[in-house]
Amino acid sequence: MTINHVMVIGAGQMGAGIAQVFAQAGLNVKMNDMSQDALDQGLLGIEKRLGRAVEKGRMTEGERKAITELLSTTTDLKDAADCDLVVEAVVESMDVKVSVFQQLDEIAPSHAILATNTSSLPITEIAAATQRPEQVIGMHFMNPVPVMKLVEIIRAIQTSDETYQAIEDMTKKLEKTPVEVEDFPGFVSNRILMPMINEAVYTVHEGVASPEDVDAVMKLGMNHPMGPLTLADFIGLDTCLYIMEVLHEGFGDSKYRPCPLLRKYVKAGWLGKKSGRGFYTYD
Ligand SMILES: CC(=O)CC(=O)SCCNC(=O)CCNC(=O)[C@H](O)C(C)(C)COP(=O)(O)OP(=O)(O)OC[C@H]1O[C@@H](n2cnc3c(N)ncnc32)[C@H](O)[C@@H]1OP(=O)(O)O
Ligand SMILES: NC(=O)C1=CN([C@@H]2O[C@H](COP(=O)(O)OP(=O)(O)OC[C@H]3O[C@@H](n4cnc5c(N)ncnc54)[C@H](OP(=O)(O)O)[C@@H]3O)[C@@H](O)[C@H]2O)C=CC1
Repeated sequence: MTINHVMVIGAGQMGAGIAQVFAQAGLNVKMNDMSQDALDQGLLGIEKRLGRAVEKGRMTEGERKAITELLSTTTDLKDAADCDLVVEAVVESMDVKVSVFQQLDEIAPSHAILATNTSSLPITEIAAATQRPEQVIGMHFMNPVPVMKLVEIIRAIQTSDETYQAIEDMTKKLEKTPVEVEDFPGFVSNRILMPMINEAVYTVHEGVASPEDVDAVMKLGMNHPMGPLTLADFIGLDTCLYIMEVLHEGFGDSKYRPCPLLRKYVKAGWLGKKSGRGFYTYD
């Protein structure tokens, strides 16, 4: 199947990065969000990153201009009516995602693939909310999207081979590496990563070490590029908590219980880098 027109829903840190890599691969991309402000911020971030790429000599001014021309923004979901592929990257909530997919199912052309960038929720349940479950799939990008090479591809139990193949081909076109995984809570990436982050929060909660020292141990001792608490702030503490809740509920195993300190920070609105405060403070 030919994919030329793409819509990315949600212009947060993931959505804007996803829109950027599709445009860089030569596709027409509409970025959708309920908030014009989020769209403006998302577009500004893309323009800054492309500008830096030109400064560093990784891209010509002509290429930057061509990429920018492929990108547009809209607050109207009905603009998905001419899209071949929609990638949803809204908040990590089943209710919100199901509502978006049900609307898209009415709007998008019958051949269109509906993909979700969910980091943990069951793709099978999202697919079942539509009349085209065989064309629903998980396309899980990593943060920061323009830099990270992996896309985890998750089939719902209903996903057709044709849909899987189209998304695997598209991932390669984006110059990323696809890895196919089964539809289980947190897939592979967050089933392994998030309990480590949650355990790092417990070590702070129990007074074993400060956030700085926990991060120093994992950076200097294990060669992680970021310590787990810096990474948690980078991902978003709300997203980390949602994922832990999906693991806890999905497996019914107490080893996945979210740390009370993580809950407290999210309740305080300390969501990490995006809100200016998490385990660290940001300008
Ligand atoms: C939660 C989920 O569902 C799944 C997930 O995504 S989990 C999160 C997965 N991601 C990670 O684990 C990231 C871990 N951290 C890293 O790999 C690195 O710290 C990093 C790539 C983010 C930054 O690398 P660094 O070497 O420390 O910093 P820096 O030298 O400033 O950046 C390296 C490159 O990344 C780019 N970069 C850094 N942050 C960026 C961002 N937020 N967006 C886009 N590009 C970014 C920089 O522009 C730079 O590129 P150039 O050299 O080409 O200009
Ligand atoms: N953060 C990460 O590292 C990663 C996150 N993910 C997943 O990507 C998704 C998005 O995460 P992230 O980008 O971090 O989140 P953000 O909070 O940065 O962005 C989410 C965006 O979606 C918007 N939004 C919410 N509901 C709707 C809706 N119904 N229609 C259109 N837009 C909507 C939000 O608007 P508003 O702010 O106005 O509510 C916000 O702009 C989640 O499913 C997350 O699990 C996947 C990989 C990594």
